[in-house]
Amino acid sequence: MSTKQLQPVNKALQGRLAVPGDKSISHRAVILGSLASGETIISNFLNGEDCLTTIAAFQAMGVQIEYEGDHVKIVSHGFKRLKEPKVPIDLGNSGTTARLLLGVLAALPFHTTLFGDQSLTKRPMDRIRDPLRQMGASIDGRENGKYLPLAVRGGRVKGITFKPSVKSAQIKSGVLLAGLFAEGETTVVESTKTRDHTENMLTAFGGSISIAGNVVKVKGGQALHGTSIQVPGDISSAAFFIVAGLLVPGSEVTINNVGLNQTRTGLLDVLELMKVDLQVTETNQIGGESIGTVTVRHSKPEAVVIGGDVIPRMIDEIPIVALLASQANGTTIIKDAEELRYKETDRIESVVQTLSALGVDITATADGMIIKGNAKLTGAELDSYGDHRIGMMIAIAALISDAPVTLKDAEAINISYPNFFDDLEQLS
Ligand SMILES: O=C(O)C1=C[C@@H](OP(=O)(O)O)[C@@H](O)[C@H](O)C1
Ligand SMILES: C=C(OP(=O)(O)O)C(=O)O
Repeated sequence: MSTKQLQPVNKALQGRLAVPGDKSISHRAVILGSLASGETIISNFLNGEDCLTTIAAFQAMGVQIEYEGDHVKIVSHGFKRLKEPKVPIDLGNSGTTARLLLGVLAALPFHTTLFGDQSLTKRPMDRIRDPLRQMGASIDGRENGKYLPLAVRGGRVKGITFKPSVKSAQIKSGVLLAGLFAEGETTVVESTKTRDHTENMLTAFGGSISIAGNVVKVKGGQALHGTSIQVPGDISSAAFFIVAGLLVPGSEVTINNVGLNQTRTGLLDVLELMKVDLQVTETNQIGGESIGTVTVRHSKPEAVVIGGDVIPRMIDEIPIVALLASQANGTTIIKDAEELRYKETDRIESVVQTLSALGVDITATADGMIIKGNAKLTGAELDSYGDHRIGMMIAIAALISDAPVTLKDAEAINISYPNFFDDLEQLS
């Protein structure tokens, strides 16, 4: 495990940066490209560990996938020609791979065993197990298939109408993927709209989907065709440099080519409420995804209450927003975010422990946290706990702390942002 010594910065962050491709969109491009017949080319693919896990899963089912840097070429004979994997599939640390792949496997007439790392093995799979069982798939494992490792035998599935009790794009997407190959129609009715990348991308592959507000329907028996997908920059990765630019005195940071899909931009809405110096420009649309530029200048945030429907639109950004809140005027409350407890770590506990160790007055609640602003950050010896977003939050906190910070298990950051420290260096 690698340990990094992080020094406070003594000058402003300046410059423009294009962050790597969006993780959610990269996963979906590999999945749909593998289910489609013909050739799919993905550019600006995120070659972080989670997305490589998705590639390996489909290679294990006989799909030809080659990648170099951020360029991926998939040649597939389509869904019907996927083969039973000869060995168990390792899902590593990736919740998205687990839930979406389970949807695909539900409709495939063979047996698969799935397992993951220590963190993924603790994350709940019953949320996807239940609708897929209702569609007709056989899923079993520890605690009646609530946790990995899981054994799946898919095959003839039929369409259902499903109203998820958790606000999760992974569950919506898993059910829709099974629905594409089911008998009849599958409908997902969400209480709050979650990220809609699966829906947006499906049409590019020649699939058909109907979307009316929070109700999404797909017909079964669809045939998809290979295409080209250009992945926008990941706003969840950009979030770390956006906050860094706001926190380090004198800074001005611009992120180019970043995805601005409205189901993902809760962070930008919250930053406006915090009254920081932020400029967002939408430049174009590719494959139903809007793309643009975000510029921030160092400025003092105002404390806010963050909760309700904005939470799913910024769920992965909450750790870095908590750090920003520690420097705000006043006390910030984050609520309605119990889902944080089911991520790579319990992100309510890991954020609270980490920021407390740095000197922040922060308290965990059942569904969020209460963060006192104007904190003076001290040096500390900290651990990412194997959670990439906690690792990156620590690296940004170190920029403004009084003394050096030691980060243990820094390589966890490779899950979603292998070049994170190079990009940080470029700005500083
Ligand atoms: O669908 C996706 O790509 C994702 C959905 C979110 O998870 P949930 O669906 O569990 O909320 C998010 O936290 C994860 O990083 C990626
Ligand atoms: C929660 C995350 O990912 P996943 O659920 O795919 O592991 C994340 O990237 O913050």
